[in-house]
Amino acid sequence: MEGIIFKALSGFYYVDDGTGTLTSCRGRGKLRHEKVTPLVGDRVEFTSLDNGQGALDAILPRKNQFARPAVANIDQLVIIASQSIPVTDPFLIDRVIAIAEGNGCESIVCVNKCDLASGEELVSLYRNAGYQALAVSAETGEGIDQLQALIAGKVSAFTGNSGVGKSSILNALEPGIALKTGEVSDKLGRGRHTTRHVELVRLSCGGVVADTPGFSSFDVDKMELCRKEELAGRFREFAPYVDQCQFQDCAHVKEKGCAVLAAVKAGKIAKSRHESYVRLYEQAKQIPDWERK
Ligand SMILES: Nc1nc2c(ncn2[C@@H]2O[C@H](COP(=O)(O)OP(=O)(O)OP(=O)(O)O)[C@@H](O)[C@H]2O)c(=O)[nH]1
Ligand SMILES: [Zn+2]
Repeated sequence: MEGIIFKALSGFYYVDDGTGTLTSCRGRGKLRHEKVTPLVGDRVEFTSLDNGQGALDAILPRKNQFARPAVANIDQLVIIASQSIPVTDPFLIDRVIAIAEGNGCESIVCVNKCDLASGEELVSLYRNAGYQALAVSAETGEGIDQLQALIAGKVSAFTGNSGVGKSSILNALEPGIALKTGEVSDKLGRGRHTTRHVELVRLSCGGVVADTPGFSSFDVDKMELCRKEELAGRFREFAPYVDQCQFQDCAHVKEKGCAVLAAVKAGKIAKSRHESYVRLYEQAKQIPDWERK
């Protein structure tokens, strides 16, 4: 049978076969031999045993893999932002998007607190850049059904700067969910596992979210980006222009004859997106190639 590992605890892997039933499985010796560590999110082949438990036979190829938290096969990052207490720096959004692009992950920009400040400007900025974006309010419930539709049938991880309302949104999506994870983290002992432990939670709207105890955000802060030459490829809306620059090795920062800069000037690429690109480019320049994996 095929399924997805929803959680891992003390050597047991809890596999969901798509019906919501979890089978607790042990990895077969073969897996240990091959030195593959099953991850939460892994698509696996398993066999049901007579005792109601199961055995993990194989791990299917991963589409992506993250280190903190250790999780595989995330379909999309839901980036929560806010235009009021706090106002999210667009650079933070753009950095997460660039990380997602490098990991075969979609990005959804979700501007919360639209009851306090309109999210429409950010929403259209990111839609124009080629991403799904929406404005919601965890407080009034506005837009929450739209968000539900976007996460249905997918495995999502939520991220966003502190105070934007990640827990509030998850609670609006699934009332009582914070309680559930609270129980789990209590059992594990708070503190000890808080950064490590991750599990998938199936929501009644049909979506699955990667959850860490207490809803700490999906931690992308320390994630590495890429070589500076690869960065432009992680800005989707740059694609029509990057090959049109006067010089083949154009960095698209301030070069003469740069088609990306021309597109920024013409209003085809948002100024803030290009500014983020330049900031990330400067950071990428600092890291020598031999330091990368
Ligand atoms: N007016 C308004 N307030 C909101 C909304 N969503 C969340 N808040 C408030 O914003 C504050 C922060 O919300 P949280 O859900 O704790 O934010 P978080 O992103 O999980 O915060 P961290 O745990 O620090 O990462 C709380 O006081 C919420 O009540 C909203 O849509 N509108
Ligand atoms: Zn250029």
